[in-house]
Amino acid sequence: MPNILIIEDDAAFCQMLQRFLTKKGYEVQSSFTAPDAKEKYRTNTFDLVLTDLRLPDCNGIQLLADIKATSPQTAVVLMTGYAEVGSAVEAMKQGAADYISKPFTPEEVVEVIENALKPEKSSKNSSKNPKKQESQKTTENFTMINGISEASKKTNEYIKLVAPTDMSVLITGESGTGKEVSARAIHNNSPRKDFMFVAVDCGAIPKELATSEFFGHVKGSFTGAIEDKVGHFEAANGGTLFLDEVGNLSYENQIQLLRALQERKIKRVGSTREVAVDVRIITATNEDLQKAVEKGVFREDLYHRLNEFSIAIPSLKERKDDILLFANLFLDKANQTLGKKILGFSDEVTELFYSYRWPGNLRELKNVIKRAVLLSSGETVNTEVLPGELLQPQAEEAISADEFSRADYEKEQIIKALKQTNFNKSKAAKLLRVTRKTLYNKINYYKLDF
Ligand SMILES: Nc1ncnc2c1ncn2[C@@H]1O[C@H](COP(=O)(O)OP(=O)(O)OP(=O)(O)O)[C@@H](O)[C@H]1O
Repeated sequence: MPNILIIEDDAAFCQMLQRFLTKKGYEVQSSFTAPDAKEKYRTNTFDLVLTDLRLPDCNGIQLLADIKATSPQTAVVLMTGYAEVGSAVEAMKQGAADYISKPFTPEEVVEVIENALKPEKSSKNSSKNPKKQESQKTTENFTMINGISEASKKTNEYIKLVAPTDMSVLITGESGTGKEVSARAIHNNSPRKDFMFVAVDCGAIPKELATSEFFGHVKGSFTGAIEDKVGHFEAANGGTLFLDEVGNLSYENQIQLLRALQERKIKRVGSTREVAVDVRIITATNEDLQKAVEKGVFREDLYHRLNEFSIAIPSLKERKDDILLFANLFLDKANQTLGKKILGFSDEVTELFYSYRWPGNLRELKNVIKRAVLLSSGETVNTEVLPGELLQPQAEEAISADEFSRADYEKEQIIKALKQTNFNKSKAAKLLRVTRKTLYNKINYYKLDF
């Protein structure tokens, strides 16, 4: 599990946070002073440092610079008071992964930590230090919403259909489309929901450690096995094992995985005792596994074993009707996490959201909105706080018919919401998850005569 250093001079709060994060499975150390913290991060490598911005003996920004100079791969998250947003923005420019405003809920801090630990946020998963790579993903507290586009409706239908069965599911889709979220939805809607959902990033498992990661080991079975370890299969017993980036498993690991799935039994490394495991497997990939099978790098028998049912998650540009719905969800979340009260998006921003290609899909949308909320000082998100790539002219979309159907759909939804709320525009705006101002603008734009 990732290891975290908390630097916080409020000892009681620090200990509470340490206890909570330890319970969540992180390895946590804490320091109440900057000198003690420096000693710790100079002698240990931390995946993440969660530090108070205002420490009595040191300024958080200076500390951030020192941590980054000592260990550039460590993600730094700052805890701030409401009045310190300016410094937090400065800190993010200086390389902080994120910041969180106090007071915050346990779920919020876990979400910020998980986001900061994602590989694209930090370079900790670089091949320079494979031993430090972590394969087990932590449980994200997520609010899943169902998209309203036709493509999302179809996906949700598949999720609902397959969830109660015990079928292995292969989820495909571009990075950031919501494959893991969908896997969790399948688990949460299955009879296994009261057991564990264990998410494993197969891309992060060093080949030589994979057997022990999947099946566990007994103390002393190899150098470094200093205590007994429960593997992912045993941890997920009764529940669901989610294997992300399954195409990255070595051929040898594929054989071991197939055997475990066929025999429904595993042995810990160094043990002769067989343990029966009852695990449902959900896998995800953003590469073409069938091609990998054709090339001979992915076993065909395993592929069929994992692909009893497949679900293709559409990219965000294939479900433009969902953009505003998700944008508003992420806006609410960012407001909560950052202690802000941004009401919505300017019309120009909304237009850019529709025209942009979103190569990073929902994850990119979420990050763009969080950053925009952090940088916004007014009531709405304006174009100035959007990253440059959104402001670049986009290549013409091949199918402009899509735009027409979106406009038609949006108009229809507005009329429906207004009728449903007896033409009360505030209520209708709420129902549509847009601000009143946006609703008025849309009514004018579509020349709706209400
Ligand atoms: N239906 C949804 N409701 C709410 N949030 C969502 C939904 N789908 C995806 N997200 C959010 O989008 C982000 C990306 O989702 P997720 O990690 O599931 O994508 P992924 O396809 O597994 O990505 P990768 O291929 O990079 O592992 C997450 O922050 C997640 O919370």
